[in-house]
Amino acid sequence: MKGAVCCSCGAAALGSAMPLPLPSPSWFRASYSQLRVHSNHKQGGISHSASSAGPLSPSLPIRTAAGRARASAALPPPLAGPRAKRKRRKKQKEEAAASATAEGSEEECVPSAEEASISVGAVYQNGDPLGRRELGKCVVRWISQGMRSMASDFASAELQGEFSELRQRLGVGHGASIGGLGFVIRAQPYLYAVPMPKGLEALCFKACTHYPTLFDHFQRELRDVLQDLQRQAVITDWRATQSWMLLKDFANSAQHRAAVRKTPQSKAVHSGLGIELKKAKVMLKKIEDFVKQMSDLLRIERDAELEFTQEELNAVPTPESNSDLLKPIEYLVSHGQAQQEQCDTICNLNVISSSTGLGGLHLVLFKVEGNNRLPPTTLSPGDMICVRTCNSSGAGATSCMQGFVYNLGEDGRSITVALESRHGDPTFSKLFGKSIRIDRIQGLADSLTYERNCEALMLLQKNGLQKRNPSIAVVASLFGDKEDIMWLEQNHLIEWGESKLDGLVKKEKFDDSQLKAIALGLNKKRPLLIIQGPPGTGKTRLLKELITLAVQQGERVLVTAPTNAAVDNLVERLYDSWLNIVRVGNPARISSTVSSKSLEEIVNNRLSDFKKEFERKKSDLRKDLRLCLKDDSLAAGIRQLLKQLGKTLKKKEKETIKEVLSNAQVVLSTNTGAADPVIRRLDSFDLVIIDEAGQAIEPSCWIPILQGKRCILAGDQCQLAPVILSRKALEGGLGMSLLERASALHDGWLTTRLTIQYRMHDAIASWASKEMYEGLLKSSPTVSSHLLVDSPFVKVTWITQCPLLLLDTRMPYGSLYVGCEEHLDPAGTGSFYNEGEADIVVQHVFNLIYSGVSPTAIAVQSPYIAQVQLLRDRLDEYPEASGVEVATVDSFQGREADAVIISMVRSNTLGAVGFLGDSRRMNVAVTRARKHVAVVCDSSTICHNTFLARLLRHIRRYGRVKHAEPGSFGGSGMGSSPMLPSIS
Ligand SMILES: Nc1ncnc2c1ncn2[C@@H]1O[C@H](COP(=O)(O)OP(=O)(O)OP(=O)(O)O)[C@@H](O)[C@H]1O
Repeated sequence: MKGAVCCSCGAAALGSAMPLPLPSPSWFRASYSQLRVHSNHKQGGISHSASSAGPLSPSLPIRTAAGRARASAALPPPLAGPRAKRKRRKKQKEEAAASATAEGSEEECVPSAEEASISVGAVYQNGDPLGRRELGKCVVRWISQGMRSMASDFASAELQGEFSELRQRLGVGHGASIGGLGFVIRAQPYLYAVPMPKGLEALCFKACTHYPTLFDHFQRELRDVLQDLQRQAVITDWRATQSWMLLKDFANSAQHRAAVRKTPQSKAVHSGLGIELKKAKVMLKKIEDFVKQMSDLLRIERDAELEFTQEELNAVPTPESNSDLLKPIEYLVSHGQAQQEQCDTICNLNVISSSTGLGGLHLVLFKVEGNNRLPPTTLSPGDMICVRTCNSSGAGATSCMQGFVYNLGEDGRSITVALESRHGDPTFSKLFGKSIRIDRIQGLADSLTYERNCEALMLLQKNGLQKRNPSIAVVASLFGDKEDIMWLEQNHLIEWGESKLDGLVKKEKFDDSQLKAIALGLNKKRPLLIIQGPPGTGKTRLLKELITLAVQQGERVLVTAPTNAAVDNLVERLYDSWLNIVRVGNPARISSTVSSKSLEEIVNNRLSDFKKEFERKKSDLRKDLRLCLKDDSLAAGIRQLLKQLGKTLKKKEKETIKEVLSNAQVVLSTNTGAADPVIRRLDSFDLVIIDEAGQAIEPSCWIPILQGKRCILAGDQCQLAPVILSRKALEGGLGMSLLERASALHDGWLTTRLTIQYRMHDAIASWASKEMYEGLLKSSPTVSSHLLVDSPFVKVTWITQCPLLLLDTRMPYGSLYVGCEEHLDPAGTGSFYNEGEADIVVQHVFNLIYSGVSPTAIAVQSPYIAQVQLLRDRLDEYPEASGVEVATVDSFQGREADAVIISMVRSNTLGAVGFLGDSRRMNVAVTRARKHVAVVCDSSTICHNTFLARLLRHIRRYGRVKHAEPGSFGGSGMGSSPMLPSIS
């Protein structure tokens, strides 16, 4: 056993193969409801005398008189006699010292140079608890404190006669079956309540998901807490307490052993499909190998994310400690302190209120101290942020609580944030009465996604070939060989053929390849279909038809995609259909155009009368409460009623959510969103459809797949790939999507291809066809020669007749126009921007608008987020340009526009093009355009990449080239006096 000391039950000596993922907010929710808010937590957060430092004192929070009586009835008489007194005094001294150390340690645990240099990736995790050697003393102390607090709460629950809850607190039941996950989830709020040692946040994040480590600490702390109670004569024999016995039972349970096992154990092979046992064993082995490989890669990727997050947290500047006097609050908040502008940091916030949004989102309203306004900030809804307590100048920040911006108040003084923690949790309670800072962190490691991916893999391994798994045939198709799937067909267990479409589809609306895909997709006995389609070949349009027809044939459909933008795109397409659709997901990340289909809005509308009545009753009761404060028993009764009222609302909300989702014919969410318990709790779906599947890592696809009987994956492996941070994980295969892997299986048996594109002028499509699709992408005659000028109200100019345009920031004789150099984003995001290019883009937008092109038909894209931000700011200055969409290439995948302008940004003497050189990204960027693409770039830099050089050559050959100087078409005055370029 490594590092940590094993306690008497010996359970922690067992090992674990897999670190456990962080908990989801929803699972937190479940655990939070188990947590007890002690009376001393009401303000200013959890008391560390009860939580992190000292043992439970005799004034243990026993809330009810009955509970107190029960507890005292079990108490032995206090220790008597001089020896006993001496012993007690000695113990008290020790406790005081320990308490002081622990309290002081919050601030004082300074990592040694050696500790500070521990790399997250180097921390090897197996079934042994991680100890000082791996984590260093500060992180170990941090875990001990968190587990001490949990153990105290655990023991306290027993004393209060709430033993039935102890089982849940240990994670026995839900979640426990998948490797102690329940326990890890329940431990998180306690851990996060303790400030993480500065500079070691990534290590803390890593350690706090490792079940053997947490369990080991927990049992030692519980033993100490119980022994203290025994010393204080609150209990007679700590070993005989129900808490300790339950812990021992738990440590001996199969689920604990499974969670701390060093290598995955081969399970008994069941062949739910009736396949020969020998064959099923081979399949199971493949699944196990796959799960092992993917889990390792996910862990490597997670480590890379954590290290990146750590770097970002370290990079967020904090004011010098002696600068407090120079920077009073008013200065910090109202004068846009440089670091606030640069780093998207807002300091000096106070918690005003908290509420629970639908689906358990924990919304917290922060307001700037005093009468100040928020500083200028680029924070916007949906941005991931880190919330920390700090002093008035923003220094001394504590451990990071993850969340995202929900909205910015219209008063300019407030910001609402959705946190993974909620009121009543030790973590959350820490925020009250403190000065808070919020930092936007680009690469904040998304624990929820990691956890859900890991969980999906575990479920795949555990249930994949079990009869009760609705998707067993999908699993067999993907892990069996061709012989297996043919055997399944011969035995009429599955069918690979097409369904008859007679009378179902208007055949003139679709081409042959599309009709074939629809016919295959409607075959209820076909477990899996991959629809591969290059840009504009009608995948999304076809999916709309497929979803409608599947519902028509009585199927319930779960539709997912890797990104919120892609899901919303599908919701938009289904918006006007007769289908009963519900979009599940984080409201702050759902586009406002489709929010009326979101679960939150649907449920809120249904409950509006109920909520009005609820508010009325609540305010009446509050009034009554104020009137009878002196009458304790009456006040207690009213409080009880208030509590009951709150419970009724929660229950009603739960019931309504269930009803809405059970009645929905189509449920839509992101891949990871499909792990939300509100979806999980539903009966399995008949069909799962994953759009943009080429952009998703395979583990994330297993989240929805395991919830349906059959599955359709649609996408294009030549468009955007999953984003992977770690080179090692990428090389290991995490970047290969399921779509790509499955397309190559069984000689392409699972796949059907779409071949005709209906979006682009042929000059645009032919580049993509040649570069990406081996010349196989054909253009429909209906679009092959369409131009901007063919649209109503568009004037005849050379631009509106030009499908491809290069706006080059290099002069004809080779030098760069002034102001067209690239710049690194000073906010430390690693992104680039180019002001000269931004000017040229704005000019070109106006050229198009004054040519009669509608702003809503224009999309501006850049691969760089800093440039997108700059372009948005520039275009926001012109009301005429409102409606022009400005987006990163990644977020525009799946969309289209008549005219597309791409700002390439990079301009340097080294010829560095960064991820512009990613052919898949450039394929997406160019193929969003229907009639016109303008590429704004420094040709000299871009041409260093051969792929991009061929793109420029193609434009020169089939389009036009202009040397574009920033401001040459009228600059800021263009709104009033457009200089339309003449036809040349
Ligand atoms: N059979 C068809 N006849 C006419 N228009 C079609 C047909 N199929 C698709 N389209 C049109 O082609 C355009 C592209 O379709 P869609 O967006 O569904 O393609 P996609 O394959 O999803 O593209 P991408 O992969 O680039 O997101 C849409 O405007 C759509 O209406």
